[in-house]
Amino acid sequence: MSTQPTLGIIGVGELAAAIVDGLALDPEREAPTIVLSPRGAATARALAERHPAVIEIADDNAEVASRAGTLLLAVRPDDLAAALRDVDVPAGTLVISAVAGVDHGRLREQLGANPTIVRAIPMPAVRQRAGVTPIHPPDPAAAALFDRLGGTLAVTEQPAFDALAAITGTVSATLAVLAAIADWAGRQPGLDPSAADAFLRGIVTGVAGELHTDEPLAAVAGGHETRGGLNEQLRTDWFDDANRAALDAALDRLLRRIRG
Ligand SMILES: NC(=O)C1=CN([C@@H]2O[C@H](COP(=O)(O)OP(=O)(O)OC[C@H]3O[C@@H](n4cnc5c(N)ncnc54)[C@H](OP(=O)(O)O)[C@@H]3O)[C@@H](O)[C@H]2O)C=CC1
Ligand SMILES: O=C(O)[C@@H]1CCC=N1
Repeated sequence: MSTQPTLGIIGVGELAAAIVDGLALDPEREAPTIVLSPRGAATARALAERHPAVIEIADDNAEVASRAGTLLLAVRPDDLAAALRDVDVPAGTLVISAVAGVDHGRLREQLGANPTIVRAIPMPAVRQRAGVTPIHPPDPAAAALFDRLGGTLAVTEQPAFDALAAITGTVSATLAVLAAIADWAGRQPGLDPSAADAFLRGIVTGVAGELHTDEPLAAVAGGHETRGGLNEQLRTDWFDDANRAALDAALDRLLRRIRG
């Protein structure tokens, strides 16, 4: 059995599963004991079957909190109050909240004066221990957990943390642009849609490898443009000032939602 603090998880869904897999499949470090809420029953059962040496499923959320040295909250925002009803978090517990858009004030109302509270934005790449996780405020124990899962970005100021949260809301729109390009190509005469789709995926996968550089993203983009060529034409024709302003405005609205 591990000597590390027990990790308790309330909210055993997509994100929690990625974190548990990332910790339990780490070939270099022993995983902590992980106590799961019984809710999200199918996911909890699947995790317990995959990682029987480290997972235990509690009878209720109160048991999770009472046994956890570190308590991860990963429910959807609207479920937080119900999830913490009848839950007493002991002094000395580190609570890490991945609940989007719920700030420290609201968390403190739910959790009382006892625990240390750190907000975090883990993304699914933690499953491969390849996701850098923003945390706020900086905390060494929370950083130690996320360092195992790909790294930590410790953020002192809440506005900066909120802006990072807004970035996490851009993933499906970014992928939807690719889907729209593939969809357009699939409607061109004589072109097999699946061949067009595979061709596009290959291009994007190749470009993704180039992101491991200190070069500004605008320079990486520029590196793919021949002066007067096709890429420059589409960027200036479609991603013009109006489109860019619409994106900025949508990001501003996302930030306002995050800030409540
Ligand atoms: N998925 C992601 O990539 C990211 C998610 N987040 C945030 O993490 C949180 C979880 O997201 P995600 O994993 O996608 O959501 P899911 O819907 O996959 O998981 C939420 C889980 O919470 C459980 N739950 C609901 N009510 C309770 C309760 N009263 N007690 C205990 N558990 C309960 C649900 O169980 P049941 O099925 O039984 O209702 C479900 O298993 C959200 O706040 C989200 O914004 C943040 C960053 C990234
Ligand atoms: O889309 C969402 O709301 C969640 C939060 C960040 C990533 N997924």
